[in-house]
Amino acid sequence: MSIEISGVTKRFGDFVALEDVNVSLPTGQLTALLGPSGGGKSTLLRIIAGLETPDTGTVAIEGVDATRLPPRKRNVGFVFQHYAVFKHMTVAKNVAFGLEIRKRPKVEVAERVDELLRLVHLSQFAHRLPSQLSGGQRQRMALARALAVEPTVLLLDEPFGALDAKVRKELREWLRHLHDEVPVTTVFVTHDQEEAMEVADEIVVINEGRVEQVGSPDELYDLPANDFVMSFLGEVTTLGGTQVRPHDVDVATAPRAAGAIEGTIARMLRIGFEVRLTVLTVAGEEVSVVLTRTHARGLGLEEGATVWLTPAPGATVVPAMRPLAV
Ligand SMILES: Nc1ncnc2c1ncn2[C@@H]1O[C@H](COP(=O)(O)OP(=O)(O)OP(=O)(O)O)[C@@H](O)[C@H]1O
Repeated sequence: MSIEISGVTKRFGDFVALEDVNVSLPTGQLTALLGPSGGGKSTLLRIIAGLETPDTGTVAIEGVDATRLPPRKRNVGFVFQHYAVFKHMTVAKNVAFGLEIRKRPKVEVAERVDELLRLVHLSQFAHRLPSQLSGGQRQRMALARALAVEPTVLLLDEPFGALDAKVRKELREWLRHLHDEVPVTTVFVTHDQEEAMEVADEIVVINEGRVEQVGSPDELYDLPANDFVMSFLGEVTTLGGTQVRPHDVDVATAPRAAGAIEGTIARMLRIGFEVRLTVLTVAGEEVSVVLTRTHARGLGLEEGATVWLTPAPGATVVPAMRPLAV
């Protein structure tokens, strides 16, 4: 295990930002810390970096107790949302900075900078100033700079947070490829579940200072530990007092299945290849259902029609507002 966080608690005055956090982050893996704003993700990342000290608990990096080590002795690379660049230095100089202050030989620095700029697809911009780059290019430069000194651990705090949706999506794919090429143990803070699902090998869901669940994107989506994780990782609806994903609700036009819940289609929206229904049940629940256009057409669905709903076989069903025993 590369990073072992054991029993970490952090308070700011009376406020408990992290409470008894225990997580193991394996070497070479890309882990996302995912959760709502204020949940404690950045605090945990800053504790790993050594920028904050936990009140209790320990942090070990590659078997070494790093709890009291200053940041510069931890060999971590760090990239923030708004990355501080040296504005008067070229892209190449920015990337070279960490190596130059470590007094590495000039030839070695030049070779390493070339290699890194190639890796982040910025070779042709080596002699530009950071102000002449786009936001996405600047964050790629920031990553090259963080990687230059060959960190044991790379820590990224919402590195693409300030960029527009399209650039964010491109950078996500790019980060995944970069990680496959240079498999440095990477911890990535995000509040965007799609970003975490797309990029991470493993996701740590953090809410109100506690770890709700740790698992692969598939595990969290298919086997959420509780209703919080389920609703944070995808759309949910309530059916008969339980939570289920809208595409996991089976619709029938006759009461065939035992326990099927009767309702009326109050609204029917066609969006691309999907049809989205709002069904008002006889018990007064509003259930969202998503099905394909072909399926909806096959059933002959229309607004005002009576339907019977059941969770699809194999659907993830979680009791609303109660943790699921796993
Ligand atoms: N230095 C500090 N002093 C006081 N409170 C702090 C400090 N740093 C963080 N907090 C509080 O701790 C809580 C967790 O903050 P943190 O930045 O870790 O959350 P986060 O999950 O990263 O949220 P976001 O996605 O908004 O960055 C917040 O309520 C925040 O206000």
